[in-house]
Amino acid sequence: MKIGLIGGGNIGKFLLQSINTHKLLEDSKIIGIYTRNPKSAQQLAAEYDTAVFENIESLLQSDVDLVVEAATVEVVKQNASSILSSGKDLVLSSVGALSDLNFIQSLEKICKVNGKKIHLPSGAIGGLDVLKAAKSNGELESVSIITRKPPQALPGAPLDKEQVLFEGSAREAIELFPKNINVSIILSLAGLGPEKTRVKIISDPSIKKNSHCIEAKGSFGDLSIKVENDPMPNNPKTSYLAALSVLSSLKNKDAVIQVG
Ligand SMILES: NC(=O)C1=CN([C@@H]2O[C@H](COP(=O)(O)OP(=O)(O)OC[C@H]3O[C@@H](n4cnc5c(N)ncnc54)[C@H](O)[C@@H]3O)[C@@H](O)[C@H]2O)C=CC1
Ligand SMILES: O=C([O-])CC(=O)C(=O)O
Repeated sequence: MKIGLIGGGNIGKFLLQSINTHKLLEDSKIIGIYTRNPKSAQQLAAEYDTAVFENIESLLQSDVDLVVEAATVEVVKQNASSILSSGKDLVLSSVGALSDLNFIQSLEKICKVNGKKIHLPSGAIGGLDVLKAAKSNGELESVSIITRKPPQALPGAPLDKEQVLFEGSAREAIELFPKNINVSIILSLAGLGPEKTRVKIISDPSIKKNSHCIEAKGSFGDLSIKVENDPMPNNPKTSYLAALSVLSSLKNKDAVIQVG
């Protein structure tokens, strides 16, 4: 599989290391990278034996089979349609871009016309399998997530005291914190949608890990799950698990036996 990568930050670099250096994905290679800063793209290309795409157009015209996005919500909003229309599958890190039902439906149409797929990794959380099963008979009643991060990982957080920065729906949460709460949108997509998924974001100076507590209720019973994530070494905002989940999506996307 020939992969094109957008974004060369934490997740992008992890994928370059895992796929091009450590060869963790059989018969696959990241053959080119596009990122905002051309200098850093050149450095990454030299370090990880890949090419540089000067812009999105050259990525679209290339022969990559699949594009992995590891950039921003805005990049997905602006480019997902043209990537799929150009005949490439898409794996997203910035799943927060899919908070709008109309946007999802328009992408779905493009996928069907072009025979392409969008893969959404579970990111920095778990429990999506439970929500999908629980809603299959329409009897999932409530879903909530409490995200607790150190202040360095959150914009506008005080360094000296614990503070609730946000409480509301997943739709509002991703508008206000597009780099911090993608997890609430993948949770919404598996469960009750962005309006009905309740979100609380807490800045906590006493912790080093990013934790996500998910609770759900329905005819199946109750779910309560807590993920305590180590951050990526160079970016406290992003949990290591988020990067691992993108690699895992790539590993499993064509598996003949699907788990979960
Ligand atoms: N689904 C989930 O659970 C999680 C999702 N994320 C999201 O994944 C994405 C990537 O995360 P990180 O690698 O930690 O971010 P990062 O900030 O370390 O790297 C982002 C990269 O995107 C590039 N970029 C920014 N704007 C761009 C543009 N307009 N065009 C091309 N490249 C552009 C930057 O230059 C940088 O190389 C972010 O949107 C982040 O919020 C992060 C953690 C968890
Ligand atoms: O990495 C995390 O713990 C969660 C995160 O940043 C996001 O969902 O955007």
